[in-house]
Amino acid sequence: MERERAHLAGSRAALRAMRADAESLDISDVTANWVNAEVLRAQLDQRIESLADLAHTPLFFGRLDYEHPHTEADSAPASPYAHHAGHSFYIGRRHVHDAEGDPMVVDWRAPVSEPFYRASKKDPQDVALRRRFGYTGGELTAYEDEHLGDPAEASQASALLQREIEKPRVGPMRDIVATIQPEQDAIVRSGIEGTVCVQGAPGTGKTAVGLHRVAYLLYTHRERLARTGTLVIGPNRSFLHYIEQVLPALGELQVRQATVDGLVEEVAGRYGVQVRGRDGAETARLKGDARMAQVLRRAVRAGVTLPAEGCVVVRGSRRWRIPSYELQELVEELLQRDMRYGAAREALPQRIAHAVLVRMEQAGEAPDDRVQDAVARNAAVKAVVKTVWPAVDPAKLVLRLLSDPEFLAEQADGLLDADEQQAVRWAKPARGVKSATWSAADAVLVDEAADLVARTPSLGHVVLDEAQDLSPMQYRAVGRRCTTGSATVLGDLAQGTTPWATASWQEALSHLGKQGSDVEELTQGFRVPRDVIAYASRLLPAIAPGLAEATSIRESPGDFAVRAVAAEERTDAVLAACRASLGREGSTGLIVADARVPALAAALEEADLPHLAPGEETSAGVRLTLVPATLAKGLEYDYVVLDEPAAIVSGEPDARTGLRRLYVCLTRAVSGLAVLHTEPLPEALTRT
Ligand SMILES: Nc1ncnc2c1ncn2[C@@H]1O[C@H](COP(=O)(O)OP(=O)(O)OP(=O)(O)O)[C@@H](O)[C@H]1O
Repeated sequence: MERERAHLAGSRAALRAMRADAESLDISDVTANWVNAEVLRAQLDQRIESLADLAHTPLFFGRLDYEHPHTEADSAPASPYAHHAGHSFYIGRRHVHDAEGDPMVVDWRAPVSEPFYRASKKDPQDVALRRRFGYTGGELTAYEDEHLGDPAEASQASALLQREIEKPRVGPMRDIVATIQPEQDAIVRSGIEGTVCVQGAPGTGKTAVGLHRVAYLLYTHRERLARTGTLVIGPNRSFLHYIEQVLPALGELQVRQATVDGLVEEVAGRYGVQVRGRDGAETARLKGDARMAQVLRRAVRAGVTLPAEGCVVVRGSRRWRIPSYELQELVEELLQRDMRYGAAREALPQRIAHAVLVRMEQAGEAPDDRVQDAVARNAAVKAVVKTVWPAVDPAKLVLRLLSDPEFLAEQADGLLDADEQQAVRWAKPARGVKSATWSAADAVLVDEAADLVARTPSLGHVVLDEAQDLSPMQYRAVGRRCTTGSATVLGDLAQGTTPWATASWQEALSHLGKQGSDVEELTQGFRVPRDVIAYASRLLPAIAPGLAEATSIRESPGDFAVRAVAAEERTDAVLAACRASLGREGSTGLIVADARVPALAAALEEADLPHLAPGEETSAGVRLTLVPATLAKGLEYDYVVLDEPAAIVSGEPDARTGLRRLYVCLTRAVSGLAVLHTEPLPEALTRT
């Protein structure tokens, strides 16, 4: 222990020296101008920030002793003469080296760290000793050894791991670098080229795995991703708030986080669209149907006409005439090519100019590229393009589609029947983009139309969390943001709470444009106590037949109670249950049907129980959060008080969605769950 503490002290000193080095760098000599200087300064500041020694995050959490010498960048044994090769490595959140450049701590993402997560007695991967460290308030207080090369040593579950998993939860989500499990690590470290889809029951670590995968990819492909960018997509703002500190804690400050709605509204907003309206469930489902992509594809091209007349270009004393049939051929050829509408519109004048140039050459002239450009900009050519291939504004196009029955009927012919067309159309036709009542699903249509006109830039990697809830059109919107990159798709079919939630991952992947990607399954649950997950799983046959029940690797069975209370006592019973939970360590979430939020917020206030909204940070003073059922997804609390399951179910447009919402709410608890009800419980829950 003395030696390990000395190594910790030494590593801290080395980190301080690295920071001091970075701070003292004088960049005035190497930067030619102030723009370069600013860029370099910002990078340096970021490096200095990333080198901070945070007292409460241990610098290393594990150690590997190899049988043979290794280097940091390689998991295979190195030649004994390799520079910086060693037998023993400390694994931590970031790399730290001493004055000679020898590693004091290696990054958990380095190849040499991998066996810390993966090696086993069966497959020791050249590891003789794996040591896990335990900390209490920043102090190194314990360690645990496994001698992987010693077949006589009995395998036993790690007490430190168990302690980490059962630790009370306060505040936002934490990283899990010290305790990533082998099946999780396999996903975290899978290659950047491929898209991975993960189906996992509640609490199996999908979100955690997705975030650690981003950190891993950034480490392994830093330059490429710095150019192309990475993005994490979550279901709503409170969820993003809840996870926003995980990546910075892992040293990654540059990852963008957004919701699908946020992404498409940003694009639609450029065309003047502001989302203010809401669609009914059936309308939203139809607008999210993949057939809408075909309708839009037709609609974008609907304005293209075949020229009836030829085009005459006058240059100097000469006139060049391209006959209408030749123009028609050019237009038809462009229509057949798989080109963006806008790109084709830019290509058309060049094609016409080319036809003119051919004629000039035939007449003995020797025109060059500049002449072609000039002809392409000629007023006669521009006039042809304007009429045969008119500019398309995505928002105006969607507006017309949703307002003009005849236009919609033409574009949707054979795709949507008359009833469907009527459901899709706005009840009141809109006059203009600014005054129209756009819904979130409409904004997705505008995003699709915008992409048909001009290609959406693609990122290097996109993590899509709670992916089961997206409509086919939303999958397409995400897919076009990673056409040249890859994706990590995370979700649980049983937690799909939109009327259009996906029924199969293969289908979702095909809408994303990533068909045939691997689908992995995580079944080991880290959050929900055994009794609670067993209770919630009673709903599975009704909400997702065929999905396996999650296990729970928590040893404590958890506090679990279901109590019927009389109507007049219900609010008091809820308040009492909250007080009881607040008497314990950690956070409490009071989850209620959305419609019950105002009443309970008032009751909490009257009872002097201060509370937060979901995603807001708990503090020592306020550990109670009032959670509307529709925002519970992805979040967790030590203790959950669940008010009136029947109201949560009936708050949704259909029974299956209601039961799925309930399943989400029942699986938020880490240490205890109290269910209080006045109305009868949904039948699916009372079946044993
Ligand atoms: N290997 C691990 N070690 C310690 N804690 C873990 C591990 N994996 C997951 N956890 C913890 O378990 C909890 C649930 O993880 P997470 O939220 O990622 O699950 P999820 O599968 O996304 O759940 P949901 O489906 O409910 O959204 C989190 O507190 C997470 O930190």
